[in-house]
Amino acid sequence: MSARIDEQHPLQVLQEENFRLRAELAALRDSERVFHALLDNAPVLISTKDLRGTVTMANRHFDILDGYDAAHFVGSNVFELFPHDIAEQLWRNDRKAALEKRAVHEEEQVYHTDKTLHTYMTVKFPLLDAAGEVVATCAVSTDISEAKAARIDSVTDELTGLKNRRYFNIRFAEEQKRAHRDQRMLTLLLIDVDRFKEYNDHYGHPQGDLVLQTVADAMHVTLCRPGDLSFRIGGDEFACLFTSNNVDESVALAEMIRDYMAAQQMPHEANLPYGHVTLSLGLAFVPPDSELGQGAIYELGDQALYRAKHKGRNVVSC
Ligand SMILES: Nc1nc2c(ncn2[C@@H]2O[C@H](COP(=O)(O)OP(=O)(O)OP(=O)(O)O)[C@@H](O)[C@H]2O)c(=O)[nH]1
Repeated sequence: MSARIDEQHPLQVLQEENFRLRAELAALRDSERVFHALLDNAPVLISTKDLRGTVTMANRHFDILDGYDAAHFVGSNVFELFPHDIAEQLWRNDRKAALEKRAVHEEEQVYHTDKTLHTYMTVKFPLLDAAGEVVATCAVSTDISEAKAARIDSVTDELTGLKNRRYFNIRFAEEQKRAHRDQRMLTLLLIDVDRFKEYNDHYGHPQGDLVLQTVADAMHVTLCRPGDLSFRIGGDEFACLFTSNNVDESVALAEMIRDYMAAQQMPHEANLPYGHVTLSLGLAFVPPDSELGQGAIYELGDQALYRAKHKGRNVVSC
């Protein structure tokens, strides 16, 4: 084999090397064309930045962004291109990817040409040189605004803006786990409007809707700590999940909701002896190490609510 190569004329060797390099160049150009076609047609934002935040490459999809200017985008710094709060958020994620030398997945928000704010799921990852040093970052961003809105719609009650029963079922187990982890007592509070059927019959459905919205207000006003969750789980049935330090604290919160509603003095002739709209509330307490499942805990809350109704309504029961 080596004998044959030794016999080759130097010119022939050069010619073969030339052919090989030309073929490699043609292959590189082909792959470059594919690369640019991908960049130009991908319905996602793809860009690279140097370690000072200057954009070094951006694909055509960027023309969807408000204020985008193809002539000046590449070569400008992220803080020159975007409003300060947006630039800060974008640059923070680039820095994280570069410093931690790993892909970072974050939601980011930017304005489109129609001035609407869009949410993107962005993956940012470091670009390394031959020695393994980070020299730039690359960002690939997909618009998730519609999917996010649809997801929120699917778990939101249209009338009150509270989360619905579907979300209640999703969150219940998560909240129980969280309470266990934090060694806090979880409270399930069930709320029901008193004699609501009669209210609707007497005052009409639209007025009934107003009552339901007022219940949501009462829950918002009272349970406003981060982590407090409020749901409309049926027609006139509502639920709250929250952690507290003890039973008295939970009862006090439930009483505040009851009192807020009563204080609105919404006339309800059939709801005697009160004469205005009232609520019945049932509490179930879940100690951090409770073995009870969602069904059993809900049952406890429901029984407490039943007792509240039987004690004369406008009552909080445990
Ligand atoms: N206005 C309005 N009414 C609704 C809605 N969803 C359910 N309802 C009504 O809510 C009422 C629920 O009544 P019930 O569950 O029978 O109980 P109640 O009359 O509140 O009686 P107690 O709970 O025993 O005090 C029914 O008349 C439903 O038609 C809604 O979105 N809007």
